[in-house]
Amino acid sequence: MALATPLRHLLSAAAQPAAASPHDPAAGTALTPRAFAPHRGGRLRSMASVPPSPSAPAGPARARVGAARAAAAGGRPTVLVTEKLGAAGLELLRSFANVDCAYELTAEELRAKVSLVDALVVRSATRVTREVFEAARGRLRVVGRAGVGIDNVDLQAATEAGCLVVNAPTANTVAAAEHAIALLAAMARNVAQADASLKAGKWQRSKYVGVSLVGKTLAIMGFGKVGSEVARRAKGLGMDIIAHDPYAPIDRARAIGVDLVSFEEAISSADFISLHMPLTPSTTKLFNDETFAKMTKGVRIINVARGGVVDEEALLRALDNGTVAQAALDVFFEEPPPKDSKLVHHENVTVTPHLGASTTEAQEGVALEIAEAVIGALKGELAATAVNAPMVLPEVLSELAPYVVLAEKLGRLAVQLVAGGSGIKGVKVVYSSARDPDDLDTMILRAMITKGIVEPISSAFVNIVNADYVARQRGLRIIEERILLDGSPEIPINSIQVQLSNVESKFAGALSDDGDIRVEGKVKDGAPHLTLVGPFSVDVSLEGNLILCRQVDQPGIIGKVGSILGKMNTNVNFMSVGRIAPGKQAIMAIGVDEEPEKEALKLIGETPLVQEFVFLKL
Ligand SMILES: NC(=O)C1=CN([C@@H]2O[C@H](COP(=O)(O)OP(=O)(O)OC[C@H]3O[C@@H](n4cnc5c(N)ncnc54)[C@H](O)[C@@H]3O)[C@@H](O)[C@H]2O)C=CC1
Ligand SMILES: O=C(O)C(=O)COP(=O)(O)O
Repeated sequence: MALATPLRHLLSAAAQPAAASPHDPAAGTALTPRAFAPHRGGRLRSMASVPPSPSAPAGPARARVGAARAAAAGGRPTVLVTEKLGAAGLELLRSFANVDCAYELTAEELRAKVSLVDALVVRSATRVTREVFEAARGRLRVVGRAGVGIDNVDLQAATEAGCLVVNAPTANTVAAAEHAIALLAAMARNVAQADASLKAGKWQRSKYVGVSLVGKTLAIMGFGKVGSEVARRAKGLGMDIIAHDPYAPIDRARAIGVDLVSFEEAISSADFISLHMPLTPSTTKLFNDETFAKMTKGVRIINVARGGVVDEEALLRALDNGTVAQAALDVFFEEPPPKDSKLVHHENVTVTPHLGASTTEAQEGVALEIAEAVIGALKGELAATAVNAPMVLPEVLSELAPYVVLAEKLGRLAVQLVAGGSGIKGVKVVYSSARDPDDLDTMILRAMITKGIVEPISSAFVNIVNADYVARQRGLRIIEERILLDGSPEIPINSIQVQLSNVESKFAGALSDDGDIRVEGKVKDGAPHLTLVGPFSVDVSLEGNLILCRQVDQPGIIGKVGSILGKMNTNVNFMSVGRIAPGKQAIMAIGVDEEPEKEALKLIGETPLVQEFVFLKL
């Protein structure tokens, strides 16, 4: 989806908590149910954008990252493609970026190249490890996996590096399902073995008597996209289908006429077992001595998922002792498997070299799907297929866009009010809104506040992919609260307040009665405004930079400060005074386009009756 420029720009700076791979619900911690949500109505998109924050502060690491990203943003980006990709996809990539196709790179060669590129496109053979992300030195913004399985990409390292990972989850589904059916039939009828025998000059009709499929029970382990397509096809062959998938919706199974059963029931009652789950920590070697022992004697197994879900030595033992009559394997723990692999050479095993996705049609589709996703991500658009960023509906995002800017600015302001040395741990964000809390997803706002707080005080690059991770690393605890207002729910948010607790402030005027640093803002006419500092109400547009002065409310003081700035050639774009009561404490919030000369700030500080002042960069 092409976004209007301003929104794209916001997205560039956006920060959002990372989600774990949707492929491992059991892995738990960071996973959001939204990551699994099927695309309903309007397409669910994940928030993902990567270009540089316009307000990134300086620092050695940041300078390096910023320079690399800025260099990339200035000209055409560079995309490294390390495995063969369909021609149309390559062409699309070339229309947008410089494309370097370099196949069969060693790990060392990949590390050397990756710091020179903005995006990397791989299939299953390239291992995108933590070392690869480290070697990228902040330039790599997106990894595109031209296929489904992302077990070859270190998602945690990608997230930590703020690098978006996108995949192409749909274009090879049918190809993989067809390959599973091809292996199922070939195995049952000994096609590969008989073919080899005939070509070796033999005519062994009685040796290669097969088994029929009709009426047999097929257990599908992993009832996702491929699993359900296999089920549909196997039904057409007259097989009874059961499936095991702890996370699959019952309705989807019912619609295809498949019973979802427990793992034990599936493996103990099937004649054929076809594996279609992802490789994750919880599925690694799920099929092992113990589970083979529970299977019906003479079961036949097909694996078009990942070699790692099977303990290959245990499978070999099960084949040798007859528990497993036959296996058909497209995938292996190590690819390619060792030349002398006993499994590959076993007479009851049919093998193919990871060909599940390898049809002309699937490869063209996958290449186009990934090229579109990578280009979109490089442009800072939303990515529908991000695997390490959460999903946000585009319409939700466009509605919240001005609040996204406000949230980051409030975070930046609040952190700059903290006196040096005091560590921020507790952040409270209070949203006032007339909208039902269930209709207001503040995840992106929370992430932007994190970005605003973290970036000015660190060399971390924070974006939507790594904001949550960065906050956790720093022990930053962000609590969100809602104040439900009466009024029109049309406006999503009335105000956002950011409170930093247990810190000292360099500007006492920003402290609330509870001793927290407190700033609040609103969106007015689409622009972010600061509306509260500590106990003082102000109204200043949040653009450029800001000077806050605290004084005793008195005639003439505004003119004095204004004339100092005027004399020093500093353009004042906005000014607002907030006071508790006439003649009492007041603060002046002055918006200035550029950073005033040191001398001007010194003179403001020396102005009689100015009790304190602070200069803040927005
Ligand atoms: N051999 C090849 O060339 C290809 C292999 N694949 C592999 O096939 C597998 C499935 O791909 P898709 O169907 O597209 O993915 P998918 O994400 O649509 O489906 C995977 C399903 O596995 C389920 N699952 C997760 N943990 C499970 C567990 N412990 N037990 C049972 N089910 C579990 C998930 O809930 C999900 O429904 C992946 O491993 C993928 O990498 C996919 C395409 C081509
Ligand atoms: O999409 C998948 O998960 C696959 O296994 C396909 O792998 P490939 O892109 O053919 O190396």
